[in-house]
Amino acid sequence: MLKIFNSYTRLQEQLEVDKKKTINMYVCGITAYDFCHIGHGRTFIFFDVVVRYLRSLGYALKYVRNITDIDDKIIAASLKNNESYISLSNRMISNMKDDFSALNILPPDSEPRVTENISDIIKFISILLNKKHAYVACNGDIMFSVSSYLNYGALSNQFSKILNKEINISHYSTKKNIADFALWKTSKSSIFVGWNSPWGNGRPGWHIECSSMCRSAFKNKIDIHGGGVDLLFPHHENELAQSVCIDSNFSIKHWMHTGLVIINNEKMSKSLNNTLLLRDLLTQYDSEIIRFFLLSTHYRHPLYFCYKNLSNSSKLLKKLYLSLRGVDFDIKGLDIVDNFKTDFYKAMNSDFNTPLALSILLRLSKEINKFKLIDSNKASQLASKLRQLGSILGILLKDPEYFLQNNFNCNNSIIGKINSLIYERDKARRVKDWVRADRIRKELLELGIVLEDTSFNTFWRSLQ
Ligand SMILES: Nc1ncnc2c1ncn2[C@@H]1O[C@H](COP(=O)(O)OP(=O)(O)OP(=O)(O)O)[C@@H](O)[C@H]1O
Ligand SMILES: [Zn+2]
Repeated sequence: MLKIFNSYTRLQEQLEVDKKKTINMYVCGITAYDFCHIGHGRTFIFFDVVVRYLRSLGYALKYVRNITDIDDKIIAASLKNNESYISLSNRMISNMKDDFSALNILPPDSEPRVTENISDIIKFISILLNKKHAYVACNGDIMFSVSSYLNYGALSNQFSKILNKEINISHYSTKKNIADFALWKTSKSSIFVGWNSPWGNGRPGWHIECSSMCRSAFKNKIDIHGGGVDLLFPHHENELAQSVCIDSNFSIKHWMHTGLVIINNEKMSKSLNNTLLLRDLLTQYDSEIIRFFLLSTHYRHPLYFCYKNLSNSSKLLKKLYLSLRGVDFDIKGLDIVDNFKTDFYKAMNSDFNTPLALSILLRLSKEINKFKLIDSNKASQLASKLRQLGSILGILLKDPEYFLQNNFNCNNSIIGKINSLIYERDKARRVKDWVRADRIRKELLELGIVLEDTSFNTFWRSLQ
């Protein structure tokens, strides 16, 4: 039985599902004003694994991941670029899609954008005003009143911290309580023209967007709501407050939050300008190496970015691919009895313990190597299993030969040289010229290339 840590109750709880096994999952997506970084990679690769795993268990999962395509930061960046906010956000959304597809992140079933949901958002704000959960501030903005919702602070566990804070004088013009937040921001200058609303021209606040898009997608049945832990407060706290105040039957079964990617002791983030971009990393490392690295820390822990761990992931993934090399994936057999699959599922059922799941794959690869020497059929069957389990994590999807050769950093002319030396060595071996064959092997070794002879072919791989 799958157990998931619920950030609301702070307990590991069994995933509750209906008879039809449907699961609705909403994850907060990017604010599109810059390129995606490794922090995004971590959060969205993790939720991609949640999607793959739940589907592998037979659940009918619907995945919605929104996009914030209008926001203060988008406006500021577009003004700086001398570009319209629409053009900037479209460009960044398209870049995100390229990066995510290069990382083999499955596209969500739906990807709503704020600008396509303005009328729903206006309806929601009107309901909150009618129910007296919101008020018009002196500057014309519509504010949510946190003191109108008794359970405010329960998700992020900050009741007293927030509500007892003295209100700062600078906030008197807009807020009754320090924690009150904007639902609708009226246009204060002519630079940006927003949307018409009963409260004048303006645009929505960040938190109301997700209440609205989540509800449009799933009404009242949200099984999993996710995002990075930086969103727990205030974004998710505020989103929950709004949604419950709009409809008292609203609830979210499981809140899931990923730990942050940290660099130089700070959250990696666009606004802190300390990002390592996914697209840059993808020029240096295979997408599966990046996935392996990001999944080798449990999703709730912080992940300290470090090249040493990335290259260690590269070595471990190569080990997995080496065990897949030279086996026959067409050999079908009964699902052989072994503990690997059971152990893998046990690890994943324990709040998605991907580091443990990866270690089980490494154990399985050792077993394959052992059987390659004594029972090639069994080795092939185990290799198919390794591939199948790997695919749940979105790895081991490539042809082993392609992976191992492409992760040797060299250009086409060197690969041409390697192949022609192997050809020459084969010729020498056929005429039993062992001295020449050995000399060529040594020459290749000096180039950092290791040869592996099997009964039907010679394979090569990099020494690193
Ligand atoms: N360093 C990080 N580690 C893990 N997840 C992250 C990290 N940064 C952002 N995320 C997650 O990615 C999603 C989109 O985040 P967003 O576009 O706001 O990025 P950001 O870099 O935090 O931007 P900003 O600095 O403008 O807040 C959210 O679910 C967020 O929690
Ligand atoms: Zn959100």
